[in-house]
Amino acid sequence: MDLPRAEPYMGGVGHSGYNEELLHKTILVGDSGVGKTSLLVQFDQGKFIPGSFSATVGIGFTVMLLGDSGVGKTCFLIHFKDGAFLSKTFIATVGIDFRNKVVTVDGMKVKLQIWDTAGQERFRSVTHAYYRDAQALLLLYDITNKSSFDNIRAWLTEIHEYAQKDVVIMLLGNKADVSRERVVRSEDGETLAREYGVPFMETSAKTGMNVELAFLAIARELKHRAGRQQANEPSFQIHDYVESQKKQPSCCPFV
Ligand SMILES: Nc1nc2c(ncn2[C@@H]2O[C@H](COP(=O)(O)OP(=O)(O)OP(=O)(O)O)[C@@H](O)[C@H]2O)c(=O)[nH]1
Repeated sequence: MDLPRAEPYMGGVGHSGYNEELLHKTILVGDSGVGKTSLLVQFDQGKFIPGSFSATVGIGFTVMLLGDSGVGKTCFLIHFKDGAFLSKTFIATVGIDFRNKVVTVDGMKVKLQIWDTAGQERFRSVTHAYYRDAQALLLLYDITNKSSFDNIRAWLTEIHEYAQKDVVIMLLGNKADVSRERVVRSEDGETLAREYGVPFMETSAKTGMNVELAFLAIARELKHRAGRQQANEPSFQIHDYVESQKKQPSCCPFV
């Protein structure tokens, strides 16, 4: 059967309205390794990539964005992918969406396949099915929304239950550009991250602050892990890298 090519998917059930006749979603669910990603890539790009999606470039990893609905996961991904910010409307993600971006780490191309998950509770069972496929998780809260921060512990419990044991996790306090509405102190994010032993930084999908750094740090860490068996691979400490590279909100122009 010939299927029409997929249009770029920008979310579904929105606060601005949802037309059942125009928007149809199919969600792929199944165990790790059954071929969910290959099926989606086949539909999206019209080709099968043998081995794994990373076969097209030197090395590839899957990164998943997690956090409450509205914390800015989709905007974070769009800023990284296209350098743009979607400000006007909030269209909540339905199920899961994915985008690819190739970054260069120490002269080597690293392909990141980034899964943008729905933060809404009702999609939780769908997104759980994807946790095991992810090598890294970016866990976002909104510095202007206390409950999104309070829910981080629950997210970490879910991660513990469903994700790979050695998954790379990074905690991100997003919307750092709206400092006037801040209700979560930067120190509180740092303390929580330290408690769980994960790197932390505040970000803004609007100004782009630390967006690229978050993905680059993940790419570096995963590339380092993949090459650990090679004797000449230089050591890499993601915590030190993030601490040395991250920008603080106070030093950044607010728009
Ligand atoms: N000021 C500011 N607004 C942001 C930022 N990131 C996202 N937003 C706004 O926050 C709202 C929600 O953003 P989304 O990216 O759709 O949130 P999400 O986490 O993907 O939500 P779900 O898809 O429901 O899980 C939108 O109105 C965005 O414009 C940011 O860094 N700064």
